[in-house]
Amino acid sequence: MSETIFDVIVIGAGPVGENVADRILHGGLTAAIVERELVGGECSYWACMPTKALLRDAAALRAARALPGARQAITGDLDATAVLRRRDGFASNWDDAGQVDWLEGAGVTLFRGQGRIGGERTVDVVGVDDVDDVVTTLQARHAVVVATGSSARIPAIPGLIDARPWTSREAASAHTVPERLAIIGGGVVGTEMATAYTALGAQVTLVSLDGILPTVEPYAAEYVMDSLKESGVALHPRSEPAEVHRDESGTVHLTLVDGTTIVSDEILVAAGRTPNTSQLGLEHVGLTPGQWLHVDDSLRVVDAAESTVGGGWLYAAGDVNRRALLTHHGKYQARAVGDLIVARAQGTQVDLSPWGRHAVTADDRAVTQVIFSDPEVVAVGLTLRAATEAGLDVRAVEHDLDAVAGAALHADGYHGRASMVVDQARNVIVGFTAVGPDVAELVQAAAIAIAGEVPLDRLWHAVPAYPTVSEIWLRLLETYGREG
Ligand SMILES: Cc1cc2nc3c(=O)[nH]c(=O)nc-3n(C[C@H](O)[C@H](O)[C@H](O)COP(=O)(O)OP(=O)(O)OC[C@H]3O[C@@H](n4cnc5c(N)ncnc54)[C@H](O)[C@@H]3O)c2cc1C
Ligand SMILES: NC(=O)c1ccc[n+]([C@@H]2O[C@H](COP(=O)([O-])OP(=O)(O)OC[C@H]3O[C@@H](n4cnc5c(N)ncnc54)[C@H](O)[C@@H]3O)[C@@H](O)[C@H]2O)c1
Repeated sequence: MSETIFDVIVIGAGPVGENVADRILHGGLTAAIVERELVGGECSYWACMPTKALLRDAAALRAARALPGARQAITGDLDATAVLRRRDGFASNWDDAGQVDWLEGAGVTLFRGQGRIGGERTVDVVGVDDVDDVVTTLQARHAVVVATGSSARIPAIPGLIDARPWTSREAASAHTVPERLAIIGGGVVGTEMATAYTALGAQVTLVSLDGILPTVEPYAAEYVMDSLKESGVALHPRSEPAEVHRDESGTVHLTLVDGTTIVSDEILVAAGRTPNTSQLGLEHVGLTPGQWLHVDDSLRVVDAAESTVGGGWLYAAGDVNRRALLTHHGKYQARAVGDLIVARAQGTQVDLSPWGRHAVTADDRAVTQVIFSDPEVVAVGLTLRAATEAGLDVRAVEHDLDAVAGAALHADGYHGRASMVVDQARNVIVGFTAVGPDVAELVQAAAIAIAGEVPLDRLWHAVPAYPTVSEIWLRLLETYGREG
């Protein structure tokens, strides 16, 4: 009979669960992981990787078109079939054998099935289709970590479910490009998929309650909105869907509250996420199934009264705790919580001080995100609005990227902008945003400046190389001004 008692049991083998288990093994403990679908999770097969693969060819083509010599060499249109085929490779053809090899090579024991908390330190592995079929019962000596991620939220719009909408999963894995695609939601998924499918040849209409990319600096969202319009996307940025209907011929009719009707071949719902907690046995630890898991600063699950659930053996990391729905932040949490569980098990020192080894301070102060729209958006830390709402005494400066030598060299007609938000009391940057072609790689300099809390006086000594787009850092410092 196979082993059923482990130091740590992880539920969910997405990027976060895999990394938790890896850290546990590194610390000399044993770990089992329970996965109900594919090892690698949403990110590998239906989110980050395949969607970025859908966007990459069009970005390369745009870059070539922005240079007269390279433009001459372009002899045809984007080959959508080739893009989809390359995407298939980045989704490993929806086969997780490679990731299973990695997991087993690392020494983690994999259980296939749905993980359900059965009681204290207990996880039942149940059938995916038949939750009453308990295949195995596992016991954890030290901790159970929930890393079950999230799924697309389907808003309660009359007729929507019956219209068989696409979620991000179908958009990421489609094998044909619909002629007409309607999108509900102007967040990151809606915006990236509008960019991708327009480039792949679809006529895209996007409907959003609160504009495009509502969480980034408003000027950056405007650049993206203008570009979407220019590339032919029909935008309804402050509109509410009233009802949806798919007729007998398969055509979808989306009616807005203002009476407008949008006709399409597919409809993509990109209206946020819902936690994968409805089948998790949360009722056995006094929590309500279907809810996001609240955690304390060591990622232990807490109830509404902020009391530790079950005495402290239950942790949650990644999307499911809603701290930052991004793979790299989930993996950051995984490293912290994996090492913390090892430290607690071995009685060594736990460091939860800000920026300490086991803390997840960057989730609060230095979230890094790249949005692969056209143009790209980099957002690190706080926007001006968020910093002000947090009570900080801040001043923000903005500067065009167009006139930066490296940007002008990069592409003819380069059009972009960047900004930084400075905490005046501490003289450090708390937020950085950039929008423009190929700005993605600016993200890490901003992450280092913000997480490192580098004083502005010292940032003047981080000399950007000429002629690169990074010279925007110098322009922003000059715009802010130098005291003394
Ligand atoms: C379209 C799209 C594009 C994205 N692009 C990016 C990007 O470019 N960069 C980025 O950083 N982030 C991106 N994200 C976000 C990213 O996908 C998530 O933040 C990340 O996948 C979260 O990882 P996770 O391990 O917490 O959850 P998931 O990746 O969702 O993995 C959770 C795993 O748990 C399993 N599971 C769930 N319940 C159970 C159960 N009861 N028992 C057993 N197994 C269970 C699931 O099957 C899944 O394999 C994107 C998201 C979407 C939707
Ligand atoms: N490049 C990346 O880093 C990347 C890419 C894709 C997704 N993600 C992550 O995935 C998460 C989910 O993305 P998302 O875009 O689904 O969610 P989101 O929360 O970012 O945006 C959802 C949008 O849909 C709108 N909306 C909600 N209900 C609506 C309705 N009934 N009608 C019209 N509009 C409606 C909301 O107002 C919001 O603007 C994000 O938190 C993001 O961090 C990251």
